[in-house]
Amino acid sequence: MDNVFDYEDIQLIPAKCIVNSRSECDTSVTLGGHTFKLPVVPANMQTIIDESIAIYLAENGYFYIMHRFQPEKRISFIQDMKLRGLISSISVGVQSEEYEFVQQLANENLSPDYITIDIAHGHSEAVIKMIKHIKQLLPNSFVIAGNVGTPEAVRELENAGADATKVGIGPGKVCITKIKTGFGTGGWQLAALRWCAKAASKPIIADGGIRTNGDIAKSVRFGASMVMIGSLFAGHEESPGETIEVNGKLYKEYFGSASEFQKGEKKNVEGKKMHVEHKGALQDTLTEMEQDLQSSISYAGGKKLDAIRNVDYVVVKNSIFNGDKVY
Ligand SMILES: NC(=O)C1=CN([C@@H]2O[C@H](COP(=O)(O)OP(=O)(O)OC[C@H]3O[C@@H](n4cnc5c(N)ncnc54)[C@H](OP(=O)(O)O)[C@@H]3O)[C@@H](O)[C@H]2O)C=CC1
Ligand SMILES: Nc1nc2c(ncn2[C@@H]2O[C@H](COP(=O)(O)O)[C@@H](O)[C@H]2O)c(=O)[nH]1
Repeated sequence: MDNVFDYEDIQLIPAKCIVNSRSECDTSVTLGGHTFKLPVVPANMQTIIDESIAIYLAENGYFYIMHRFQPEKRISFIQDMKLRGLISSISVGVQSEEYEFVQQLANENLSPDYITIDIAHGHSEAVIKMIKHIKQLLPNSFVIAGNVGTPEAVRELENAGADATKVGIGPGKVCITKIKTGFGTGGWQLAALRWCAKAASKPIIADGGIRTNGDIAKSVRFGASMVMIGSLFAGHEESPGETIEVNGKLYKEYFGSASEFQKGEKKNVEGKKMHVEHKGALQDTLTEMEQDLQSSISYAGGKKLDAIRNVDYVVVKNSIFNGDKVY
C-alpha cells in the first residue's frame, strides 16, 4: 500500500449546488432491507449503547447494534424488540457458547434482523466458521462480520456468507492496539477503507477514527455504506457510562471493549478508558450529524447521499496519530 492518508489529510472538493436549501438533501441509506435516516451507527460498546438507547434509535428510524457484553440479556432483548415491531440487531463473539446461543435462537425460531460478529481480528477461521454457522441456522439474519483491514479479508468473509464487512483495526479513540501490537489501520483508516471498498461486492461499514461530522462524508466518499462511531456518541445524558464531576464540570466515561474495565482483568488489554465532556441529549448530536451531512450532500452537488461517492478530493498532509494520545 502506498499513498496512505487519514481523515484529517483529505478535503473533498465542492461541485455546483443543485438545491435551494440543505433541507432538500436526503441522508437516508438502506442496509439489509431497512432504510435508516443516517448512514451512521453508534458503536456496539457498553458505554455507548444499552437497551433503552437501542429502542430510541429503532423507534426513530436510526440503525443500531446492541453490544454483546451482557450475553444473558440477548434473548429477551430480541423478543422485546420484536414485540414492539422494531428491528432487532445484536452482536456475538466466537466462543463455543456463542455457537450454542445461535442454535438456541434457531430452536426458538427467533431470528434477529441483524447479527454482528464482533471480534478484534476478524480475518480468521473462527469468524468464517461463525458466519457459516449463523447462515445455516438463521438464513434470514443479515450478518455483519469484522473487524478487518485488508481486501483479502473482505473477500474471504463475503465468500463465507457475510452480508457486510466492518473495516477498522486500531483507529478507535480508546484503542491502543496500534501501540501495543504495531498492527492495524490506525493513522490510515480512510486509505484502508478505500482499499477494502474497492474489493468489496457487499456493503462496508467503516469503524473507528471518526472525530468530526465531516469524517462521515469522507467515509461515504471512500466507500462506506454505514459508519460506526464510538467517541462522538459517548458522554450523552442517555449514555450508559458513569458520570463524574470535576471542578463543577460533568464528564462521562468511555472505555474500550478490550480494556481492563470491560474485561475485568488485565489480560490481552488493547483498550483504555477516558472521560469525555457531558454532551447533552443524544438526539441533538443525531440532528447535527443529519444537518451537517445534508450540507455535505449539497457541497457534493446532489440531493442524495450517493452524490458524495463521486466527488473529487485532495490529499493535504499526513499524521499517523489522528490527534489521539495513549493515556
Ligand atoms: N476494532 C478494533 O480495532 C478492535 C476492537 N476490539 C474490541 O474489543 C472487544 C474484544 O475483542 P476480542 O479480543 O476479539 O474478543 P474476545 O476477547 O471475545 O476474543 C474472541 C476470541 O478470539 C481470540 N482472539 C482475540 N484476538 C485474537 C488474535 N489477535 N489472534 C487470535 N485470536 C484472538 C480470543 O482468544 P484469546 O483471548 O485467548 O486470544 C477469543 O477466543 C471486541 O468488542 C472488539 O470489537 C479489540 C481490539 C481491536
Ligand atoms: N483496539 C480497540 N478498539 C476498540 C476497543 N473498543 C472498541 N474499539 C473500536 O473502536 C471503535 C470506536 O471508535 P471511535 O474512534 O469512534 O471511538 C469501535 O466501534 C470498535 O471497533 C478496544 O478496546 N480496543
